Amino acid sequence: MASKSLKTFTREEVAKHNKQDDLWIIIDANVYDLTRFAAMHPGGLAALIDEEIAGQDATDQFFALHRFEVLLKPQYKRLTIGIIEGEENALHPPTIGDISKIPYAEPTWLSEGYYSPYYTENHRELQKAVRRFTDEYLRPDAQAREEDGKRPDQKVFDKMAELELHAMRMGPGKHLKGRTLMGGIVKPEEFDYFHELVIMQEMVRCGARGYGDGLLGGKVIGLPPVLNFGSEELKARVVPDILAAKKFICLAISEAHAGSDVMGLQTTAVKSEDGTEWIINGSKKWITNGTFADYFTVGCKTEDGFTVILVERGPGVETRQIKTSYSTTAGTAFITFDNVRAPVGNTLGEEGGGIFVMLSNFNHERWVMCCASARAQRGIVEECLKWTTQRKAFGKPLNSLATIRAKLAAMIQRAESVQNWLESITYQMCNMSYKQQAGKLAGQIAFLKSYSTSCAQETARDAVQIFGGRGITKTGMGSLIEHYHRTIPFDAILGGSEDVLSDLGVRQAMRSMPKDARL
Ligand code: HEM
Repeated sequence: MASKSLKTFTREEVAKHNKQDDLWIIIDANVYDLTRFAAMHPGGLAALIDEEIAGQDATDQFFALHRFEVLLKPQYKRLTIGIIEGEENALHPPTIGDISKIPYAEPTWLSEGYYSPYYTENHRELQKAVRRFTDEYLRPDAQAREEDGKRPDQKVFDKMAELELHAMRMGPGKHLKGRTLMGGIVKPEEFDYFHELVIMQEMVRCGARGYGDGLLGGKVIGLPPVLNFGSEELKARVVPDILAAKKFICLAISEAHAGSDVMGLQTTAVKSEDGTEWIINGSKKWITNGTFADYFTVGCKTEDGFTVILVERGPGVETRQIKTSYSTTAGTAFITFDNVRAPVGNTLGEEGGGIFVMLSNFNHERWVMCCASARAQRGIVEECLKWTTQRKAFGKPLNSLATIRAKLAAMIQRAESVQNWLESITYQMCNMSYKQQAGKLAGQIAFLKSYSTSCAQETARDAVQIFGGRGITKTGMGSLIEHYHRTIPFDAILGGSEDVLSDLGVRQAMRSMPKDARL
């Protein structure tokens, strides 16, 4: 942390500066002059002029109360005046691209000395590149956008487009053909679901749930129906601009009237008299990226059932922000369609065949959410392991309490089981056609998502208990825990709520019961 050219001091010299008008302290061998800062210290003056702090080594006390990033902020970094003679920094903040050394903070395949049958050298190379990208570009933008509530910076979208991350997030397929993926690291024909898993799990590390959805979550779920069911003409017209992040798309299915109950939807589409256009009326609610979308993949009631239609923003389309418990960065919208016209050529799949279009979309959407949920809960394990090691209560580190260790054990078990099941399903996806996946994996993926998010909710609850008041405070040591606990219900609801998905899994199993089986 401190540069070699800094002045050196002995501990005895530092100890002489122990008064309010001449106040130095030592943190991790660095010497800080807090004389002018002390009166402005957010933790109060008294904490700093305490006789155990002023002029002393306050490393343990500091890290019990502040995150590392406090010391890295320019306004505080410049309080450093030197380093203790003959000593070096023993503590190191995470740097760009780092793999965490904290046990269980990384999935096994990334942990030193462990093996995996699933990941190749190519997946590893991609992982390194996406981690650097996330640390360098996404994390700073995520923090700034969570503060101001605006959507992710267009520069971030453009950079992602340059690396073809928008295209890769749609999974393997023809849409990757001819593209240079992540600067050429992966060949389009070699890109598989483990590559996609790596991208999801790295990006979610930016630790901002609303921002994560703002990073074109709407495209991840709204574009597949166009790619899989749109006409060639429609695809040629809309897909290139969407994958270049020049235009935005969202999936507009749920309504105030019906969420998980897709058959209960009330938005209607009727044909114009000359039969060339759909006329759409109704409303949609909780639509991710809806506030800034140019295209809407809309589920509509039609004469012969349910039909999915691509609607372009234009006369009669209105979107307004819904205030949810995560940030407005996600652009969550309430949308009204008032006699909105869309060409009949914008129909996705068969007229009346919308249920099939939607159901085949769900598997991928839910699997993507499982990737994110598995990785995000692991991040909470890391926070809790660090905190319980560095935080002392009743004179001992928190992790010396058996009740705390029991909570850590449960968290770790949940994170590991979710990741391992996810990898097993991903392996099946790599070896099955899209159609086979729909038949064989709908139940498994539904179960995994419901299991993963219930694990995540328990982990969020345990983490708040471990962090105490800090787990409900937006700044400081527990900021990530507070954020996670507040936003975890999104995972448990979006893409199908836990109860609905568990039931779906059992119903799929019931359908596959052999007729001749008896106890
Ligand atoms: C370079 C030295 C220090 C800097 C730049 C600094 C800065 C800060 C900042 C920015 C906060 C607000 C924390 C947040 O909400 O993120 C804070 C809080 C606090 N600081 Fe410091 N601090 C320093 C040293 C110390 C030391 C040595 C102590 C002594 C124990 C201390 C005690 C506290 C306390 C008690 C709080 C309130 C924590 C809470 O609300 O949970 N600080 N400090």
